Amino acid sequence: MASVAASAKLSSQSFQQPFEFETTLKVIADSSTLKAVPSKFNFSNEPTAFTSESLPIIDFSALITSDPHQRSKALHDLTGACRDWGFFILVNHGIPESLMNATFTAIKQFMSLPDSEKKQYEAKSASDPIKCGNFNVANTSNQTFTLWRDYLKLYVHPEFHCPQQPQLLREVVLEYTERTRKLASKLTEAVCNAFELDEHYYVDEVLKMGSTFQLFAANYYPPCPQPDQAIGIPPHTDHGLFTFLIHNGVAGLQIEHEGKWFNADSPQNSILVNVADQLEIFTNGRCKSVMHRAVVNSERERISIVVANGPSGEAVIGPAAALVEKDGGAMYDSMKYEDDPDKRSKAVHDPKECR
Ligand SMILES: O=C(O)CCC(=O)C(=O)O
Ligand SMILES: [Fe+2]
Repeated sequence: MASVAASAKLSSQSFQQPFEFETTLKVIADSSTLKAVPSKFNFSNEPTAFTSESLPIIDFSALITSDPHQRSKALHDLTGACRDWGFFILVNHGIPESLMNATFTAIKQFMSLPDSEKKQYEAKSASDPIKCGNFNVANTSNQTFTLWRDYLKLYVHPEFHCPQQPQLLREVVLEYTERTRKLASKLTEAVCNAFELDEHYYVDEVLKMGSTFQLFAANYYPPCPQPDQAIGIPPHTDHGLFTFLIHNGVAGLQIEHEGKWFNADSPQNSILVNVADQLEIFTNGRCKSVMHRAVVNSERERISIVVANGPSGEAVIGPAAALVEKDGGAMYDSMKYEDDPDKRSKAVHDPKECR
């Protein structure tokens, strides 16, 4: 069993340079002669992990009900999940299963386009609003290796960007991201309520959720002939407030909990939600943005669809003033969300400094 401490750790998603787009992994992996992981993908890891009984389950309908008892229990469960696991399974969220399925269909169609078509979206810089390919990643010993993953990343709010092909893509991404944006906003309001923060002031004026920065990402992990010799995404935390993840029923997401790796399983039609860095910062450490990684398998292709919901790019994110007052100090620095993405990740103060 790999201990978390022994794995190569990359704090936050700052591992996206340099870019490359020689051949998509799909084309390499589809080759029937592929029996071993080509050396550029070599990343020695231990993909096995514990299986938890269940991640916390949060019923979205109970968070917005008018029944005060039910609502207060749901808020209590939500903050417990954000504190103890940093991950939870969201059910009764109101997003139709047919929309989720259509989104997977559109992503499969995109991933199956010829490389010549996809090459127009080859990433040239981190701020390109549409980009696809696969990454070279620096690990802790400064070696570079390529992830066992093809990706498509789109900036979808406040401006919406999407490839023209396949035709289905634009329609489903637009609807799915609009719906998840509303959910993320409601979850942020719920967190404010739970910590007795003035919801309107913090959600509208501090986080400026009306112009939330939202990113849509699709990860395609083809079967890998040697799953312990490659990795889909190495350990990292996410930027933003809440990340939403759905997958095609194939396991692969693992999360750090109490110093060990756990498989994160989630029932069909649910959404896996995790606390991201800016929510940890905003709540002065009450909610935890935890390390997670995507491992690969030799049997089945895996697709995950991820929506990262941030505050506005214009928002200056630091611990909420009311919480700093309660806690006697700020555990984190403040910074504008759109400033250098490499520095966005949580920089934790020594707790002693603020007590
Ligand atoms: O594919 C997965 O399960 C993990 C994806 C992820 O962590 C990410 O895109 O940030
Ligand atoms: Fe992630």
